[in-house]
Amino acid sequence: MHKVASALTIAGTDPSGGAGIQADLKVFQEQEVYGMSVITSVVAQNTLGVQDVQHLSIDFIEKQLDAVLTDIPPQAMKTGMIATVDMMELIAKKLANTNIPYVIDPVMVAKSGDSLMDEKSRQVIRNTLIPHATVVTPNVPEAEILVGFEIHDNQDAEKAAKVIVNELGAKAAVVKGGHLEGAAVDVLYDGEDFYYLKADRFETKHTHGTGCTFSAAITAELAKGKQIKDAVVIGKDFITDAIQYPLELGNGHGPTNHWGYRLKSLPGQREVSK
Ligand SMILES: Nc1ncnc2c1ncn2[C@@H]1O[C@H](COP(=O)(O)OP(=O)(O)O)[C@@H](O)[C@H]1O
Ligand SMILES: Cc1ncc(COP(=O)(O)O)c(N)n1
Repeated sequence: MHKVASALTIAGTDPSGGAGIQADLKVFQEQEVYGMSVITSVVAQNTLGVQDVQHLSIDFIEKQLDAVLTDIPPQAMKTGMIATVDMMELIAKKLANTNIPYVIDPVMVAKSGDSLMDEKSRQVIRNTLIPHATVVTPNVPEAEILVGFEIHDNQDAEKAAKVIVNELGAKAAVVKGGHLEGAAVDVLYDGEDFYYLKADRFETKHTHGTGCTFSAAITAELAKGKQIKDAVVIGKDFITDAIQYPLELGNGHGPTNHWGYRLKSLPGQREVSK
């Protein structure tokens, strides 16, 4: 018998395959975790932008959640695009009955600038979902909305990660530096220590789905039983390789390369410092 850990993603779709549910499932597969998915919103989008969105009903999302949770309980889960307050409340209710690592990628806006979460939900996510999180992985604009102050450098990112943990109640937070200048530095705070995860910044327009890919890789590692810091370090390696070796697909911001991690040279190649 071949035993594998399983992971669940709850998110919106990307028919062009670079972000959302599709990206998450590819990453789970790459990281040798059995992937499952609950769809919250069906999104007509591609590398150029979002053309339209249809939200599924709360009742139907709940049926999907129950179908998975009562049959194949995952060892870890993540949420991505959760567009409305009702969806958040439903997921929070289900989470009250589970005790598995939970990664939140608080997706608010697509790379194209299109909104993926309504205004009210941007505030409500703080006290519905974040208190349940094992790791929250906001980019700079998302972290600014969560904490209510501007982030210009790594010191600000440290402050924001600390607020997300100490005040909003997550176990750990990684404030991603993709939107800042210079090297691609992400700041992890696990309630005790800060870690700087540093990678070269690559000149590329192929960054569609970077946040989804990073958080899915972290989720996969947590499902396999890794500690938070180790899971985030592997996630950073995974996303860095996925950005470094682009696939050159699409006419806009192309997808990252989910096989990139196979092309990497050595594990732990990226700089991690306290
Ligand atoms: N050009 C780049 N080169 C290398 N790493 C990058 C680049 N852009 C983003 N990253 C990394 O990709 C991950 C996702 O980052 P970010 O772009 O901040 O998030 P999001 O996709 O949610 O907007 C982070 O680990 C970040 O440091
Ligand atoms: C369904 C869905 N979820 C998330 C994103 C964000 O993608 P990115 O990681 O590029 O910010 C997206 N474009 N679509």
